Amino acid sequence: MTDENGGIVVEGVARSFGSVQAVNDVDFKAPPGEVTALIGPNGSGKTTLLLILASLLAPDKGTVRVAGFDPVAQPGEVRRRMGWMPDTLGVWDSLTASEVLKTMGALYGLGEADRSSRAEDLLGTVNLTEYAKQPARVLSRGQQQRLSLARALIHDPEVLLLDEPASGLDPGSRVELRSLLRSLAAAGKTVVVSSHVLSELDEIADRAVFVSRGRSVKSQTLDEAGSQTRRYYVRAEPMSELATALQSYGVRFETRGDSRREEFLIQLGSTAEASWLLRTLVLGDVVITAFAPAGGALEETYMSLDTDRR
Ligand SMILES: Nc1ncnc2c1ncn2[C@@H]1O[C@H](COP(=O)(O)OP(=O)(O)OP(=O)(O)O)[C@@H](O)[C@H]1O
Repeated sequence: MTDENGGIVVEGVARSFGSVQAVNDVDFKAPPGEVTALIGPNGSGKTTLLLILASLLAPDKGTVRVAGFDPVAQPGEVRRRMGWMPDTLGVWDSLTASEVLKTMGALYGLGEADRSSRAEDLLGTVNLTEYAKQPARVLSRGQQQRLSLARALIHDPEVLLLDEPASGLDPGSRVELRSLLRSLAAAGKTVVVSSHVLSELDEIADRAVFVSRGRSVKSQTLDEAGSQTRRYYVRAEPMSELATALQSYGVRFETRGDSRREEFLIQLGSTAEASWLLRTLVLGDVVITAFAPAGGALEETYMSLDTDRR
């Protein structure tokens, strides 16, 4: 799926604000046709990096290519091909939701008929048709997030940069966001999503780039994340029988929880190993009441990395 001229390529990028080194040394690739997650704790440099990709901030050093163009030297080429959803929607006070989209369409050079039909379609896509004539400023936080997403899509960009797109969305809207992003990737778009809500990224992303203190510390595909060692929690009735069984199979465990809801945490190398253990326990007459991964695949990687907040 990689395309020499498409997607995003970032090499050795750094940017500081006075004495704060917001982005220190970041390398990553986001190929077309895939959703790439940018993951890191608060203050790790995700927004700064997205602003650089969106041509809104110049890096102090390093090279960046967005859809084959350099955001510093060719910002116009980048902006034509890139849709940007910031972490909060800045709205023009007097415009309705529909006018926000049409105005943005006009700024991107769409003709009047095109921008009206595109605005109407996109309001439908993000379930805001009934709010088309409402001033954008009165929309709820989640509705504004959806309008912001529609605004990023108005010119049918080939690259999408989304900063915390799920923040403020209710569970139903999150599911819809997930399926929209998957369908954009399936249509060949390059999608980059920043977030620290890891559970939803497992379902959205094809690959992840982990950032810590302004550095890209790891990059992995979801397949790689899913096949690594993973923690599972197990509960049984009584727990003492589970303990005896695990000891007899040589499986080490940690006890978690309290006497009301005690569970064992175990580490297994693969889903095949997890299936084997579950089957063996059940066939051995241990009454298993819960057996599940302790966290998502990306969360496992995140927890294993030396990432810290600032
Ligand atoms: N304009 C600025 N002036 C000074 N410092 C800044 C500026 N923008 C960002 N920073 C600092 O750079 C670091 C990275 O910030 P950034 O917003 O990129 O992090 P983030 O990963 O997006 O965080 P979050 O997950 O909390 O949104 C932080 O320490 C922040 O305080």
